[in-house]
Amino acid sequence: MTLILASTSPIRGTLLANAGVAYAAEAPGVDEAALKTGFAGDDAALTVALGEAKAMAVSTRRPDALVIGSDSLVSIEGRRFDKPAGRETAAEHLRFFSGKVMELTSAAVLVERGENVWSHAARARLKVRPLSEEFIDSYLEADWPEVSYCVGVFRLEGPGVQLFESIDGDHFTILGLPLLPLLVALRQRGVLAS
Ligand SMILES: Nc1nc2c(ncn2[C@@H]2O[C@H](COP(=O)(O)OP(=O)(O)OP(=O)(O)O)[C@@H](O)[C@H]2O)c(=O)[nH]1
Repeated sequence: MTLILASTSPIRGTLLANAGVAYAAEAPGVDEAALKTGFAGDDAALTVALGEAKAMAVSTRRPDALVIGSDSLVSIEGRRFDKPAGRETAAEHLRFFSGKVMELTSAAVLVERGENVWSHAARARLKVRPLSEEFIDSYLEADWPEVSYCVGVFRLEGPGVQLFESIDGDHFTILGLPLLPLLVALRQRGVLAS
């Protein structure tokens, strides 16, 4: 069975490829805004719903395939953050994040022939250190626009690691895909060797 990743996220594809998982990527083409107003206070349910919507959109076009959908979001003190619209918005996000605990939730969903057959959401907590204006400027000078596609305005595998005092949670979940539970599901479905 063909495995499709319904995502435009570069890092999600890299994680699958590095894990040795054969897949094809396809943009989901889903209007996420309508869904993002729901699931107040339940980031796991929202990320699963968004991942499912992305996978469903591709599964409709590709009923022959097993489709992975995924989504990540950041919350701080109940306020949700999307990817920054521009560099100034990114700076505003970083000023707000400074000194606070960021909760990053990522979900993965498997859809087959238009049916959600598996889903998993995981949360990580990242303690952001106090960020000086000088740091915010130099950080964005170095890593913008690379972080423009990243919720939380960071690439943990890049300079983004400098934002944090401590991290509690799964590395892959933070990058955007709960990879280990997904690999279990793919083995259980015979897509990967056990
Ligand atoms: N490289 C990198 N990307 C991150 C990190 N943290 C979050 N992200 C990315 O932030 C993005 C969150 O936005 P989403 O809406 O879930 O996904 P997207 O990038 O819009 O892609 P779609 O799946 O097509 O919607 C994802 O691409 C995540 O991989 C990180 O530490 N490193």
